Amino acid sequence: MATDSWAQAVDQQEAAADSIGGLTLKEKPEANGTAAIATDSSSAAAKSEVQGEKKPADEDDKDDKAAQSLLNKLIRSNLVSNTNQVEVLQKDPNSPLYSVKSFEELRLKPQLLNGVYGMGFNRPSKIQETALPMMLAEPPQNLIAQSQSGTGKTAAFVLAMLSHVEPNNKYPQCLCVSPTYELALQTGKVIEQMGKQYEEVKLVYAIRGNKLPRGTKLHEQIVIGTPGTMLDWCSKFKFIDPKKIKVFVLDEADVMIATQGHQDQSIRIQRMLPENCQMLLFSATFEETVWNFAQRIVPEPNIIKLKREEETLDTIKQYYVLCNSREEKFQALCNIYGAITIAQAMVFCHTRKTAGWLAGELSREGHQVALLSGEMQVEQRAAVIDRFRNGKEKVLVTTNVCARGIDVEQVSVVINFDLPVDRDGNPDNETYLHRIGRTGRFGKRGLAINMVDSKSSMNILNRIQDHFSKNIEKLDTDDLDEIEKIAS
Ligand SMILES: Nc1ncnc2c1ncn2[C@@H]1O[C@H](COP(=O)(O)OP(=O)(O)OP(=O)(O)O)[C@@H](O)[C@H]1O
Repeated sequence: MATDSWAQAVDQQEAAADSIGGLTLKEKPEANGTAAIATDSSSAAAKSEVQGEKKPADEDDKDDKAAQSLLNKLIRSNLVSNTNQVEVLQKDPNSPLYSVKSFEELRLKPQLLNGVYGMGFNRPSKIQETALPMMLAEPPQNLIAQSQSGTGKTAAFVLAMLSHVEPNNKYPQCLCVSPTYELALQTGKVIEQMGKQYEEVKLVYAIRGNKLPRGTKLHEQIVIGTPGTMLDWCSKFKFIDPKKIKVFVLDEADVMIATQGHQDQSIRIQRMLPENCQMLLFSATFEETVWNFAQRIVPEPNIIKLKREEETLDTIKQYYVLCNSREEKFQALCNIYGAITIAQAMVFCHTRKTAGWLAGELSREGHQVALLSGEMQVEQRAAVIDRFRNGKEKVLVTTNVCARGIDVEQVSVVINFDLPVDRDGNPDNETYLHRIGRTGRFGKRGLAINMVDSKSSMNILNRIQDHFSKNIEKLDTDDLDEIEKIAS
């Protein structure tokens, strides 16, 4: 089973939260604390290396300004004003946003129909139109569903949970498990927004740091959380009676059953649930062995699966920048910083150490950046992701802990400062797809820029390109005519 360094980072982050003092939350944690930027002396050494690589200032200025202005055009042309584009895509039968039905035809409860319209949704996306009838059928049916990143999977399973809850029963009836703390918070927010008109239905967060007194009996009907805490609430603390659970959702299901830690916890939760509990597994990617495993653990599932060539979104243009070292990658990132902050950007590093170094170097160059990685305390992480979501920070330097699910509408550029590889150094195609899927959300145009700094990373990129049969063009920030061509 594929387990990657991202998964280890997530498992460690699950463990890291024990150090959280007194975070007693019943509702969504409020954002507090400040964004952490690595300013330790160790990166001073890195700085001297960077200076050694620098070109003469006047040459830099010329390239920087020209590169930035052309890249500005490239990104602006990608930031098409979105409403009409979504409408166009929702009428295109080949688009993952296309649907023949309206929300009215999906037989949602009036409170939920109002919730959906309250969120500004006009029509269901393809995954919503296809999955909801299966999930709302009587008797409820199990589902393993794949749909491209940003196509509305979260809304699909949230509507299923809200539809199956019996509001008069004041105890947990739906469990939704997410692989990371940030994603659990984000999905909880979608449940709160979509269920706003459904006041009698309440939500509670089973996340590290939300320490409830022993003997607590939960009255909330929906529990959203991470697998370790959710398992504790079902078994060790018995805050939840698993026998009363009607719906069990695994979001980012492939990583939930492919990552040793998460797999053990998810399966142990599943084994405590009643036979007739509805199981819903969602992800943008399902590596073959994981797909087969999922079909073994979910009784008689309905299946919604993409062909390999459908997995990548045409709305996300993918490029690579050829560098010779980490310092040159840093310099290239500085050169295009102005352009990528027209909206917002996420920069992915392979390790927390590189992320800390890069965030420190960028901030030392006077660039405003936020840093989020697994070893930070959950309060800081909640504050960083909130500030980024509210546009207070334009660039988020992070690791794979933010590779999946994070939904920030204004992210127009994803930069792979390091390409995603598994622990054997092979391309991590699933993480690549999730990372670039942080842009191009629900029909928006997105830009993915991969930084290559050696023959081996060029080889990794070529294998990723071959895997998805999707061309990744060279973006030469020195060849201004070339950027002009892309921008036109
Ligand atoms: N029917 C709809 N109409 C308009 N916007 C929608 C609709 N459904 C979802 N969205 C919006 O699209 C964005 C992406 O949705 P969501 O996060 O559910 O996608 P996803 O498939 O879960 O993505 P990922 O694979 O990255 O987790 C969100 O901002 C959501 O509010």
